[in-house]
Amino acid sequence: MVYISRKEHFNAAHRVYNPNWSDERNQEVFGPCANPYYHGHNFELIVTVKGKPDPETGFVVDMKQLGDLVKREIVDKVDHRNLNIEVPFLEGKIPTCEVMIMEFWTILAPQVTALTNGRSTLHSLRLIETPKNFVDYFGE
Ligand SMILES: Nc1nc2c(c(=O)[nH]1)N=C([C@H](O)[C@H](O)COP(=O)(O)OP(=O)(O)OP(=O)(O)O)CN2
Repeated sequence: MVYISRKEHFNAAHRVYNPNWSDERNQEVFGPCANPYYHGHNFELIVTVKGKPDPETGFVVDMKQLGDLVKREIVDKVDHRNLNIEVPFLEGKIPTCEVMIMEFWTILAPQVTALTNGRSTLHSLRLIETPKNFVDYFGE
């Protein structure tokens, strides 16, 4: 089994807060991330696909096609957006890295399988929010 990865990039704004809580409680739990005027990040998304290379192409998945898929399905929908307001698949959710990466998985996993005609599958996602903070998700 070979694991190959593609990295894509997007900028987005968000506010991490629970609308059911008071401002004081949000400030206590989320600190500056709950700033009512939002804040932004330069996110990086690393998509890892696993499979056996196709004997006719030597590809687990065409990285260019994988990049195009991630751009079309994720980046185009979140880049330069307000994640609390403008992204339908995050509506009503707190846009933490954990919540975002799980939504990304739901969108990407079936499409990666389709892209490779079932030869390869999505193995993991890594979402990097700041130079210090990142999350991994393996779909379970
Ligand atoms: N479990 C989570 N914790 C936090 C998340 C998150 O998505 N999941 N998000 C944030 C903030 O949105 C953002 O990441 C800022 O984090 P913070 O650690 O404060 O910023 P830095 O990485 O720049 O670290 P400094 O300590 O400020 O240098 C917070 N928590």
